[in-house]
Amino acid sequence: MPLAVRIHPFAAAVTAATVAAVIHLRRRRAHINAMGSTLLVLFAKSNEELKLAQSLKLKFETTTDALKVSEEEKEVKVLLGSDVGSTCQVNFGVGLYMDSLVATRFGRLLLWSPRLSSTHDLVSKNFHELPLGTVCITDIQFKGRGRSKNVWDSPLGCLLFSFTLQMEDGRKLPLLQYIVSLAVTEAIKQLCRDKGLPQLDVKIKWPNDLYLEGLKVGGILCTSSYQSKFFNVSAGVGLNVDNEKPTTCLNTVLEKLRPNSSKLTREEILASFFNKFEELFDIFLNEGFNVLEDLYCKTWLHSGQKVVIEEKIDGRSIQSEVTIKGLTSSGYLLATDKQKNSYELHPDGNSFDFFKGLVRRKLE
Ligand SMILES: O=C(O)CCCC[C@@H]1SC[C@@H]2NC(=O)N[C@@H]21
Repeated sequence: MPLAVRIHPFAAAVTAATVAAVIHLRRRRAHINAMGSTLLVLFAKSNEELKLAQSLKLKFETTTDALKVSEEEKEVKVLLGSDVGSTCQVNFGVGLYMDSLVATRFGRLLLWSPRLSSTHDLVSKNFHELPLGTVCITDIQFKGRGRSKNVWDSPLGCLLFSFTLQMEDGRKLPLLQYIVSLAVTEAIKQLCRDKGLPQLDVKIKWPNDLYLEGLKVGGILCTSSYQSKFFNVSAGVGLNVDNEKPTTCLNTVLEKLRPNSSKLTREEILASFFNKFEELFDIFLNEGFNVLEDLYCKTWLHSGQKVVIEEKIDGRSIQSEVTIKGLTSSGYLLATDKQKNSYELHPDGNSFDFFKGLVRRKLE
């Protein structure tokens, strides 16, 4: 039976105006997309950082090629958050994000775009232009990058961001991805506590995947280049917050644990991430990974996991079983066999699944 709905005349007027505005916006956005234009909006936490944002905008506007973008992003429009008018809608609650951010070095200058090829490409190509700790976030990526040149599916509802940092000690660099992973899992836990929500037990699958209830919900990508005694690092995170496809997402699991509870937002997770990351990164730099290893091993999926290693000895294939115990100082898997010999396990690079085709090196 059809439902009769009575609309208040004022509501009807508002609805008509809203519909017209939405149609106008959609047409305009469709026009922008058809022309291949890209919009980048700069936001800052403090007045000091706002000045940096203003000078960045000026530089990008006045110097040819100051902003390096992918081929697909030929026409780039850079705006300050305060310049955004009614023709463009920022689909990210910058106010909520900035209010929740207490980190003093990371995430305070934010570049938002409705659609980018890859936030990772944007920050790594412009590493030297962007103040350290700048974050780039987008709603959708059309050329998202995963590790080993994989494509990273980046639909709406995912938290997709990359940020910059510098490191001096090359021995610590391979371990940085673990700090980023841990900052994501700890940030989600903290947020669930703060909001009185059930705990989401997001786990780390070594080396850089995030799993929830046995399904992949995210991944970490860290790339670096070396210049003048520093490693310039671009760190990227993809996390499925709100889109049930292709696996599951944080909010679907929350809904299952407690129906009708409030949800996690990208804004809160991003701020909580930087708050945690700054804390963990400082511990990592000042005291080393050892101090965090316990927490890392409690958060990953592998303690006590048995792995079969296949080796060719004299042309014959020999299988042996080892047990994962933790990480070695260089960030690879530490394992022991039944005779209590210790090994470092390395991926052989041929398989998408890191746990297939592991190669072992005996440790003294
Ligand atoms: O392969 C992996 O598991 C890592 C995936 C990392 C994806 C994120 S999404 C935001 C940032 N931009 C990219 O293009 N990649 C990273």
